[in-house]
Amino acid sequence: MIQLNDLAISRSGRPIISGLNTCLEAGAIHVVLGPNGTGKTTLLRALMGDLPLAGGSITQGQTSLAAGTHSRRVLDSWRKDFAYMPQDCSTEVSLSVLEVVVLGNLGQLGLRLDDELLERAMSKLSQVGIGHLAGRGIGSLSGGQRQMVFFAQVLMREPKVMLLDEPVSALDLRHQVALLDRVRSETRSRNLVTVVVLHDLNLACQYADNLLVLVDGTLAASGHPRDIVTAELLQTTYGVAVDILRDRHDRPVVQPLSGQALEHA
Ligand SMILES: Nc1ncnc2c1ncn2[C@@H]1O[C@H](COP(=O)(O)OP(=O)(O)OP(=O)(O)O)[C@@H](O)[C@H]1O
Repeated sequence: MIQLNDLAISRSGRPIISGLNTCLEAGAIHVVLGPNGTGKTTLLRALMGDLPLAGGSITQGQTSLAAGTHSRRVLDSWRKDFAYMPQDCSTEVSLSVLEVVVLGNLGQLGLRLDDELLERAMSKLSQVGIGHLAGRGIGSLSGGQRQMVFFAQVLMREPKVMLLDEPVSALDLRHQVALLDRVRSETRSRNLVTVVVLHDLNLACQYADNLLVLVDGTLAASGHPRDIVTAELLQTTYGVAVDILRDRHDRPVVQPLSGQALEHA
């Protein structure tokens, strides 16, 4: 479990996130939703210990991050448990796909690579359905293929906390479902704290155990999609009129009403 207490984060002296209080339970998928520029990536990077806190704290087990406490030793130990998949998976490095996945094990890599490590990396690629790409240069792949490679790298870390920033933005429907199904099974079977940023409201409603709706760096709503997703919430959040239907599990299905995007303030 990760506890956020009155979390505040600033960038270049400007407050981006403020007064954020929530609890991220293990074994559950927490989906962060919200308009562009509202602080979703900032939140993930702060969870990772990658940005200094302006106020409040983040607590995991016996360890807390707070403003001014980012010593190298605390951060190194904090990050051991985390795997982070960035929003932008573009890369210029001249590495093969297999090498990129092996790097997920960075921190435990010795001077020599052994067969067990390479087999594990191959198996992660196969689990994501891209074993056939292992020998290709990462730079030669399509955007969607690269996204799957970086997801395999996350699996390779075998983290306790999985942070995924728009992990399906470049994927077709089959691969979106396959990746998010895998996120769900890993989260359940390994009791991970999983935080996923998504823009697709229907995937968010389908996969979230807990939705965090972030607007201007504050929590506008949180809870199970079934309980919190209303036409009013989405209209206030996005300035778009929507209809809400229900799927067979009573989860919300969001239908935007075209021609009804409202002027943003
Ligand atoms: N290095 C930086 N310096 C100053 N401001 C920054 C910096 N990085 C991000 N910001 C600002 O912080 C705010 C939040 O950015 P963030 O990337 O967290 O948004 P987001 O919700 O992930 O957006 P998107 O949905 O577009 O990816 C934005 O207004 C952005 O311009």
